[in-house]
Amino acid sequence: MKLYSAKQIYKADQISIKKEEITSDELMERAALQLFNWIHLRMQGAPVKIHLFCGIGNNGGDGIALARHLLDHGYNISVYVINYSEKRSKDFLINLERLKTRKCWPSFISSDDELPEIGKDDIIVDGIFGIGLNRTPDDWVAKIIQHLNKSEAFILSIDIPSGLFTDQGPENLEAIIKSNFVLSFQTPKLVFFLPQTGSFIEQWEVLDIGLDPEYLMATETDYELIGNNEALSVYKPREKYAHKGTYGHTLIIGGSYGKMGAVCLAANAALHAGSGLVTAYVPKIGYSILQTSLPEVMVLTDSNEDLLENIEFDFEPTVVGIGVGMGTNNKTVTGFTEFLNKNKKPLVLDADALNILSKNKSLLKKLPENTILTPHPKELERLIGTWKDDFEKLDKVKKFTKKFKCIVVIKGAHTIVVQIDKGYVNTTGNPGMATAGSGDVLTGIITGLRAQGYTALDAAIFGVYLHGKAGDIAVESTGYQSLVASSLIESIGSAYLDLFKIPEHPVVEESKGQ
Ligand SMILES: NC(=O)C1=CN([C@@H]2O[C@H](COP(=O)(O)OP(=O)(O)OC[C@H]3O[C@@H](n4cnc5c(N)ncnc54)[C@H](O)[C@@H]3O)[C@@H](O)[C@H]2O)[C@@H](O)CC1
Ligand SMILES: Nc1ncnc2c1ncn2[C@@H]1O[C@H](COP(=O)(O)OP(=O)(O)O)[C@@H](O)[C@H]1O
Ligand SMILES: [K+]
Repeated sequence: MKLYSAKQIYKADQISIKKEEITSDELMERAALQLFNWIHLRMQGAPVKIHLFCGIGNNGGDGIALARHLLDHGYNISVYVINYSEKRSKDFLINLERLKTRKCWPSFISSDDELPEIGKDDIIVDGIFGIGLNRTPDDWVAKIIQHLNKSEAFILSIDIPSGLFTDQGPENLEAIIKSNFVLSFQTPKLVFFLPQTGSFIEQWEVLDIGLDPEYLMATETDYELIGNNEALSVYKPREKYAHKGTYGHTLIIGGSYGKMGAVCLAANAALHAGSGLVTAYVPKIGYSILQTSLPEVMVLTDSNEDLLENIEFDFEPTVVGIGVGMGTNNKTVTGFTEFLNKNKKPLVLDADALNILSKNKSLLKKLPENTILTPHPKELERLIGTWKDDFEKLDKVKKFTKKFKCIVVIKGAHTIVVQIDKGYVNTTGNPGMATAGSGDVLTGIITGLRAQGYTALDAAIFGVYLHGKAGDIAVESTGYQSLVASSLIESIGSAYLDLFKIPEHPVVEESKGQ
């Protein structure tokens, strides 16, 4: 699913109005009706107090139009206009007039006015700012936003939580609505999935207001949301006459004294992802550990007992996943450098391989094209330096992938796979996965997919999706706290099967509640 920018949404808006020969007010009415139907279906006329806070632009217009429908159906509403500008939009004014003809007079709130009392069992509709926000709200508006956030009432935001920019990082975190639910028109917004801003949204759902499908289809976006449909579209089915050689030979290189578990996890995950053969290359100390715990995995050992020093092997793997549990001892740095000098195979780099690269940036030039790097936030910072906000981080990563012709998997709650100008935002996974070794499992899955002939980009995107889905399935039986990396591996099979599940309800684009 594409994630459109504000500019693209405005364009879709104009094209739809022109093509369908409708007015912008009719489009707003469509949006308001969708909002109303969503609420009415759930509330069934319940007399709960609904406070509608509206701005003076089209987001406010949506709120005012929604207020009319709620009023017509007997809901218990209060309407407030946050009067932050004299430049009221045309459709806001049209809808304000319509509301007034029903003898409903909103309270206009300006800078020094007292704020209304809100009960914690009330509902707030947030229509203060939409995608038109172009500067941080004034302090007095930020105070209103804080007042709403503190009320403990359920906050339903129209399109986007007010105060959140659509395509740039936040400036004042105190001036953003914390939404319990966002009804977002046509497309969720990228900021719903970024670590700095995602926490302002508990749940979201898309309302289809029928913007021109032709324009939406033809428009390329900088970011895409990866759900079941996208994952299924890259999935490679197995062939009847296939043999284990068809599905590649994964080599996992890593481990050091006390950190052999990381290699076990990655190698086992590569097997469960479907790699035909898996070999682990470890220090001598790891030999019995691996042979005992993973009978399906072949083991090669380094000349060094406790760490990797001379990475040498005499077979041709399809792909190499390197770095897990490897450590950054000087001898390992030398061994790793020599390995990179010789290596021609596709690579997946994680953990200490990334840490070594960060300290020896000249090695980056030695990576084969389309190497996949899987940093967690700290590893990423070591690689690209600090960032002021998530947008700067994404820009820096894009530049990095362009410069070194690689793919970066920015791990997090919503992992984003970045290649040159494009980012793929994952939708699976849960906080139970914030546990030791879950990154090692991801490395194994991605490497195992690459072995089976997935392109580097598909392996990264699909691997991240499967990993998160395995976590979502595992957590159903373990709970968040008890989810451990091994249970992710056990659920990879179910994650594959889940790709083909027919949804019980017609598919609506929405976040999953937790
Ligand atoms: N195509 C669509 O998706 C549709 C969008 N609609 C609604 O229209 C919204 C966008 O409306 P607008 O473009 O009118 O913008 P907003 O309603 O988001 O903001 C209103 C205006 O306030 C001004 N402004 C921005 N930041 C400010 C600040 N910090 N302090 C004071 N003033 C500020 C801007 O001039 C802006 O146009 C969407 O979010 C959505 O709710 C709907 O009406 C239906 C159609
Ligand atoms: N809150 C979360 N929601 C979803 N996925 C998460 C969350 N926290 C961590 N993960 C996932 O778990 C993995 C953790 O990787 P990493 O930090 O490298 O762990 P480790 O080094 O212990 O193996 C990543 O794939 C990340 O996306
Ligand atoms: K809003």
